[in-house]
Amino acid sequence: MATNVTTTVYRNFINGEWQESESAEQITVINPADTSLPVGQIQSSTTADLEAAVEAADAARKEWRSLSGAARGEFLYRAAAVMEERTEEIAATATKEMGKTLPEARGETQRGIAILKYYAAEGMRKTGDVIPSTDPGAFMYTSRVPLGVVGVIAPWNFPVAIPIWKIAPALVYGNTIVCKPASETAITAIKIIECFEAAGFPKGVINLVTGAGSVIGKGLAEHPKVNGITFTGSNNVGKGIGLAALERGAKYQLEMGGKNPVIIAADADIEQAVDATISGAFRSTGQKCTATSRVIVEAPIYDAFRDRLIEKTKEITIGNSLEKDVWLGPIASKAQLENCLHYIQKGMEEGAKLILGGEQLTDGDYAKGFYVQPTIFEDVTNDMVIAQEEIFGPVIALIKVDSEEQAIDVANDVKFGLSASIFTKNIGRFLQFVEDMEAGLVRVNAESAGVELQAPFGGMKQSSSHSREQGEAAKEFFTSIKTVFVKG
Ligand SMILES: NC(=O)c1ccc[n+]([C@@H]2O[C@H](COP(=O)([O-])OP(=O)(O)OC[C@H]3O[C@@H](n4cnc5c(N)ncnc54)[C@H](O)[C@@H]3O)[C@@H](O)[C@H]2O)c1
Ligand SMILES: O=CCCC(=O)C(=O)O
Repeated sequence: MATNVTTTVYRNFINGEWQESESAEQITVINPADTSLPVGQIQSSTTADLEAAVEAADAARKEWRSLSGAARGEFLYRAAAVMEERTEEIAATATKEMGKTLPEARGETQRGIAILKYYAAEGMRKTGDVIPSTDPGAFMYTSRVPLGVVGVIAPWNFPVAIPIWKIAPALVYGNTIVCKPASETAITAIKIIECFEAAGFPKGVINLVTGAGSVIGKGLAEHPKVNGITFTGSNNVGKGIGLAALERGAKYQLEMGGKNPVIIAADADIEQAVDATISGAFRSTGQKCTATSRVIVEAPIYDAFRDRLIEKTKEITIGNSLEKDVWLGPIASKAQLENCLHYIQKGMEEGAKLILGGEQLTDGDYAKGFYVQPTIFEDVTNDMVIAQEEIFGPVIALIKVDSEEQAIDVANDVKFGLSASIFTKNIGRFLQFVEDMEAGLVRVNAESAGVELQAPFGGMKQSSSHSREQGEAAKEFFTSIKTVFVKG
């Protein structure tokens, strides 16, 4: 670990003020590209800090919900304007904290700004319908009301887009929030909250508390004054949050893991399919929930596709994500690196054939961080662990199939259902794929990753608690519908 390196100490944001934890303890946020250069220190908060944040959010509820949606939206427009001025700083912070390349981080920051503007405009949309009563003397309509205090628990892999795609709709629909970011990317979250602070949100409407998920995240899930929990992260953690919320009748939203397939049909455009597979599997070092991890290839095209995939994967440049020509950055943490290496070892043990990569990089500057080669296995059967479990790293499992029917059966034969794609020129084939594929996001002649902010996003099966985020769909989680009947 670094010694004699002075780093900034960042604080919690509670009731409109930046505050140190009552624990007086901090967590060091490391840079996975170079662990000798820590990014900063964040608060190792306690349940007392969380209690103060929830009380502040609860106290701010009445005033915030009394504003019109349009008025609340104006605060989001102002936050977007501040974020625009700080794009480069926020993007560089995200890259330093979790290792995605600077262009990816910049694009994600711009996406976060666009999400803020989208939900600012949502404040002007209708919030109900007039429904004719069977009683001619009565007036019946629906209205939407905020949940109250919403707990936001976010992962580290999209440190800008995911917190914002939760916080923005929560706020515009009239909720107050307590955000618990992943510790790995908490400084990026803090800089985003600074933009909200600069926008002039009333004190208590937005609160941020950093610290251990098992303390702060768990505390949010269990807190009696937290009316809704929106969580994105792993299945193991998500299930615990869902059970805790269910136990006390709180509303919860869980978006979790994936094991996303791409089907390469015999008539696919090989160059297009190879480029999209590399992007879908290895961009962000394979750390997207929508990342491609299973590549299901029909026999007639298999050898040509595999050989081209290997050839183009070898061209990938690996290094420090802040450097201009780097395509693949480090894995986000030591734990994630060890997890990835474990699955590579498992793949070899269970009989898959390693045809590219598979090694941690430790020479020269690589020794300063958590670097692994992009890795490709073939001779994978779908019952193997590397075909069933989420690895969340740059690892592809190639699966050869003999028919269209076998391809979709293999694609669906996992507990997850987040995203999936197919490469074919046959209209009937892709329409059948869209119909049969058990995934919340299905894409044709495009990589499995690629979420657009204006469309609903979420998983099927064990990838989700089956609500949807983003677009107009977010309204369903962050509000409750009231049906109103009025008699003269
Ligand atoms: N479906 C999606 O939209 C989506 C998007 C991004 C990431 N993910 C998934 O997230 C995972 C990677 O993210 P991660 O490593 O941050 O996940 P994680 O589950 O380890 O952590 C997610 C968040 O939960 C907190 N947490 C940890 N333990 C907790 C507990 N006991 N109670 C409450 N909160 C707790 C963490 O501090 C973090 O803020 C992958 O499985 C990925 O597929 C899913
Ligand atoms: O990590 C999950 C989010 C995926 C995403 O935003 C994308 O694929 O663009």
